[in-house]
Amino acid sequence: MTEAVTARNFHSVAETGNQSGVELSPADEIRKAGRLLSPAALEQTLRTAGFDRYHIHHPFHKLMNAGELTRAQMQAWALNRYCYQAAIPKKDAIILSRSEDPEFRREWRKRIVDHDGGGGEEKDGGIKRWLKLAEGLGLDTGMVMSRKYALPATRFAVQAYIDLVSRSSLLVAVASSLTELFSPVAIGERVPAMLARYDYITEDTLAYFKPRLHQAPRDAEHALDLVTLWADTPDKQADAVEALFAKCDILWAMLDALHFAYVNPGMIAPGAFRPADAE
Ligand SMILES: O=C(O)c1cc(C(=O)O)c2c(n1)C(=O)C(=O)c1cc(C(=O)O)[nH]c1-2
Repeated sequence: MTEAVTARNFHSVAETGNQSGVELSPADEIRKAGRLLSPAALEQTLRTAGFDRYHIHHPFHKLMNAGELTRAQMQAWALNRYCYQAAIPKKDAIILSRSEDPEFRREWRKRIVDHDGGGGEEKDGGIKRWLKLAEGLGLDTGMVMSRKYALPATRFAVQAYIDLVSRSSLLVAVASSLTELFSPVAIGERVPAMLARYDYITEDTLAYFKPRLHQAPRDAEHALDLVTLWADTPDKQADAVEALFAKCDILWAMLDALHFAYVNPGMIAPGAFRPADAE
């Protein structure tokens, strides 16, 4: 049993004598130590080190929550994020297809229903509700659904998520969904901030987020139980932490792309959404 590895306690260059000039990540620390963390310590590492890298800290989200984005910038966010939303049930179907366990599949398929709709409470599903959000921001839904006007980096990041769950172990595929541990925090900040700071945004426009507040904790708890059970060697534990980091990178890269294109320096890739297109 070892204590959780956090961004605050992993060894610095000076302490380790590492000549490369970079700190070891918590995943490298686990691999290097070669000692199995307890399930509780692994969970703590995932929660702490994952949250440190979560997109909640990205300047684009900070601007959004501060009420400092223009309507056009909000539109760009919704349009690009649609690509991620639309890919989620596809990546979950890939994960389903990789499991031999009916019990796992029964639990995991709820995620597909949440996004595609069709299940009792969630008749419409998250994708439709995301389109409602885009429409509420003044976008044409056909344009959003075409995905043609998303930034190149958005498409690459979304494809990276699909590739990750297709090519990795099932453990890594499941661990990559663990950013959902933190999404209720992001949503809990975002929704009241948007309602308070953007007068054209209504509760109806933000209907997407409400069911996520109970769906995400249900999904994250299931995934966390599996990851802590399946990661029964130090290498597998490190793989799980790296999977979560890779997913944080995907979310971060999408916001980097938005920031570069629509905030600073404002270089919009050829063919991508231009605010004037929406006027
Ligand atoms: O609003 C957010 O910040 C946010 C973040 C994430 C996430 O952390 O991946 C998801 C969602 N929302 C979300 O709505 C969602 O359905 C979702 C599914 C997944 C996933 O990886 O399976 N992440 C997220």
